[in-house]
Amino acid sequence: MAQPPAIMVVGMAGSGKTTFMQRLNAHLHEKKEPPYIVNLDPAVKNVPFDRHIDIRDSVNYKQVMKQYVPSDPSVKVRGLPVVVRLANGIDQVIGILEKRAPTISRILVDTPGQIECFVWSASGAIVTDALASSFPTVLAYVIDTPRTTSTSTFMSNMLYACSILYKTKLPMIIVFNKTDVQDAAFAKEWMTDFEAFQAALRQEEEKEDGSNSGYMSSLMNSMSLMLDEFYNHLDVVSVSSMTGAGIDDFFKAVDSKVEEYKKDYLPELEKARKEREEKKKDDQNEQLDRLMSDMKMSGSTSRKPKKDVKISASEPEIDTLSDAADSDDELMEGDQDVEDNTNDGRMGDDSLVDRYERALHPDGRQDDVADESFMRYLNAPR
Ligand SMILES: Nc1nc2c(ncn2[C@@H]2O[C@H](COP(=O)(O)OP(=O)(O)OP(=O)(O)O)[C@@H](O)[C@H]2O)c(=O)[nH]1
Repeated sequence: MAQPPAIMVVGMAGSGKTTFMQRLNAHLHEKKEPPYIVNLDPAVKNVPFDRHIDIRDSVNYKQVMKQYVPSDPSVKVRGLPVVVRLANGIDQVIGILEKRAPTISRILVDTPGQIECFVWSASGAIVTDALASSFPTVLAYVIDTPRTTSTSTFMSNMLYACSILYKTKLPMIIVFNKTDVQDAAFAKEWMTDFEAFQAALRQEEEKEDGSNSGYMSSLMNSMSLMLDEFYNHLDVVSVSSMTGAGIDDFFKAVDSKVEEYKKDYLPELEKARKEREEKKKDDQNEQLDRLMSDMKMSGSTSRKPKKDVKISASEPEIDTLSDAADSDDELMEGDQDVEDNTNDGRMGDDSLVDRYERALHPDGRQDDVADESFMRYLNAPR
């Protein structure tokens, strides 16, 4: 039976992610196609809809923050320890989702407001990879349209979306939200007509008191040229989470992105999984060979086990999301502190360490998940 699509809602703080989730939920309930809801935002105060899995049940946000946030005020990655906990518990989440899959139409995933922690940490990558390996996963990047009417805010939003697309390589839909307040026609035009964007830039330059320097507009000019290619990979919809306008269009866009996932992403994912399994088998055989030759060499002399090699009985077992991650000293890209997470023995075919390694070495990861549609584009000879 086909797996239900997972819609992962991302976007800057205040863009309306939670309200958008609430609208999607109401819409699907109305159609008698209730979704399965996962809240991965530990800091959200009120979740205005029933959720089936809620990270807040397992993570005491305030406590984690107290425990892990360094006193140095310059350290701004406050959401990071929570994302590490998510990564360590993601297999349980996937396990539950897989059990429920036959009875649900869609999975809706709300992500932490601190988007950079989620998208750019190794743990965030583990969460998205795990989800995308099990379900057709689509990213919905929510934009606060009324706050995007200036060329510079529009550009920074697009650059952010672009960087997320490059990082996750998952099919993405741009959702211009709050269109009850501000029509998104201007933004769609800027995305399809380069000259219209240039004209808006010029207009802003004339209006400005000089703060929008020539340097700034020339920078944005060049960036918009670069982004032109990126726009081709996106579906764009305008919605109002308040009124419900445009939600049908959004679900149509999801259907088309799911097809893209099946056509381009899934085969590559399966290929990568097979390669990993084969490599694992080779490694096991190699280890077995080594063990055999070791035994031959040692002959009849019995070896006493080294005292300090015993497996500590006090090592905490990972049973639930809440006691999952005590080794949270993470882990933006580049950190290597994964030794404590050697677990794994849970579901899935690789350990958390393997996954961290892949997440931390994007080049390796490209080999693994090479070629999905966006990758194909990236690697295509030009
Ligand atoms: N007018 C209007 N307001 C909206 C819409 N969607 C969201 N809002 C408002 O925007 C504000 C932020 O919405 P949230 O859903 O909390 O945004 P969020 O992205 O989840 O915020 P974080 O959890 O901080 O990242 C709230 O005041 C919402 O009522 C919309 O479609 N129209």
